[in-house]
Amino acid sequence: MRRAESAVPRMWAGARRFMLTGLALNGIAQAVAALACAWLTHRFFEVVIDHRTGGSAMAFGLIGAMLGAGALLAALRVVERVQAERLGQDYAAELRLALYDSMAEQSPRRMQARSRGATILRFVGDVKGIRRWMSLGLPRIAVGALSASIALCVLALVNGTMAFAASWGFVGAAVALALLSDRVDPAVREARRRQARLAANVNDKIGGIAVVQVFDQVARERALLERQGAGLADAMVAQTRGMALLKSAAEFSSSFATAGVLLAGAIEVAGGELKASQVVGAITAVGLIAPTFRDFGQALGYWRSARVSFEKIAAFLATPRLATCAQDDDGDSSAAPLAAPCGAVEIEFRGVSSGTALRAFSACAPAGATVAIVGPSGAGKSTLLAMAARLLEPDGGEIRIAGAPIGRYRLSELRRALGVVMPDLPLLRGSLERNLRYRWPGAPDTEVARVAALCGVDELLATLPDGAQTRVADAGANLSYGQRQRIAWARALLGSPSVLLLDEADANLDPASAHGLGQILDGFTGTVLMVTHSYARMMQADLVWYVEAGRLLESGAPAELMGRMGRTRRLFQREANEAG
Ligand SMILES: Nc1ncnc2c1ncn2[C@@H]1O[C@H](COP(=O)(O)OP(=O)(O)OP(=O)(O)O)[C@@H](O)[C@H]1O
Repeated sequence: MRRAESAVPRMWAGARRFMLTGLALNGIAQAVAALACAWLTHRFFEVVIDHRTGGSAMAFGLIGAMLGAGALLAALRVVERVQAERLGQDYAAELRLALYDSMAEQSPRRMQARSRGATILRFVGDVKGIRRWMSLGLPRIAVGALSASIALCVLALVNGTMAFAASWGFVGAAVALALLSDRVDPAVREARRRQARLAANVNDKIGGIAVVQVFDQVARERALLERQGAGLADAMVAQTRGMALLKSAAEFSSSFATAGVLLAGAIEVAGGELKASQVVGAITAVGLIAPTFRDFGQALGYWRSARVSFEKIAAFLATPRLATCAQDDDGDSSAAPLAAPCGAVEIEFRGVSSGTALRAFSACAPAGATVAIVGPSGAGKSTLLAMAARLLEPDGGEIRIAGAPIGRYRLSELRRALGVVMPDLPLLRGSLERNLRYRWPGAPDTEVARVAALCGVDELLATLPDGAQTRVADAGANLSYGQRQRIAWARALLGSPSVLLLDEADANLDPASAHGLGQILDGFTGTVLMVTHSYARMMQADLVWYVEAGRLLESGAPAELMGRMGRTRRLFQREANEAG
């Protein structure tokens, strides 16, 4: 049961509609200010040319008014920039949340299959590309088109020939941009592809620099980075060339608008149709509008880049997600609430399949039982646990908890009932206390102290100068493996979950800690599914499932399975002999 993927958030929704209206009003105001400038220039020339009495006072007044209109235009452009940035940032924030929501609902295995560098690129590079289009590209086009249209309309009222000449310049620019813009696409895509490769490589090396060092591959990896860097540089230059071409085409074509107005104006003045002052006014208006139009080229470049980002983000959001809320085919929306803390529930797998990792796996863990899942590497043991934790959806079959299909529980309710320790669940950055309380931030101090004492974390805290406030690095890298494991245990046990899912949970523990873990399991009243390679841990269980090639091949009490010459006994023969 998978939740339908969600689409890219709508651009013009909620507050952004008002922001765009604000920008449109700004565009109108800019056109009015530009026209005011033009009219004042025209009047100034009239006054100066006519040498009227009192003309100099009026000329100074007009100059003051021109400066005022110019300042207003400049102020409107500042406001436009701020409005536009707000618009872009608002959408970028929504995009990031949509990406996060999608990631949080995807199966971790699907996420692991992706390059982490490419995922970071979605969050950073693609969101930035779209924000740039929203805040620098689109508003420029909207405001520019609006103010240019209004200015041209007014110009047409003054003189049709000049307006016609100016329009040709702008139309020419639009046609040139439309013809050129398709040529930019391949360059943008290539640059993006190379960026993703480089990001994936760098991310891989950040996590695995020790591997590079240990196996003495520093020079080889450096050469690879150099090759990727050179490829990216070529691709970025090609992309910039395309963008610059768009910008120059817009500049070149729009300068024709000014030239056209000048030419048409000169003809009209010569024919006695217009005064020179009117032509000067028209030139001023076109001169004030032309820069906006010149920006169209750059804006179009932003759009081409954003379009690729939209495609990448849409593909990410289209990844199938795990269901987050309960629903089934009958429309029944929920099973009975899961057992209260410390309660025990039955967990049953009915013919569960997952690719080749699990094949029609059926077994039942009775409420309160501790089940040891054993078998050779790659048998499907971890896959089984991942399914019980709903980190993976089965391809077929059904998992039932407390008698109800797992899908009928709300995911949050199910996760509250589960305590999970798996190698894939590292500690997170932040304080040690944050990690301890991660599953229940508001847990009472007594509960935190209980699990800390139970898992030996209190001894660890006593040795750290900053105690619970000690900073934990990415994945707990500044702590020993055993220390991390103990904190992971305490994190899982906080709030006494009904079910414990443990994947090699005693890996990296010293003998004393491993013994402590045995005591924790003995005192735990809920149901436990634990993947283990430890003979002692297996012998502590109530029930053993022997899994091989995705199938349950043996099941029974540990003593019973070790008492006959089956697969479980063969797997643990040596340890059993050593244990006597
Ligand atoms: N993250 C993953 N993405 C895709 N396939 C995976 C992933 N993890 C495991 N598999 C595949 O699933 C199959 C079962 O792996 P699983 O991890 O469940 O085995 P396991 O019994 O837990 O092995 P081990 O004891 O070595 O941990 C393997 O063939 C493996 O290739």
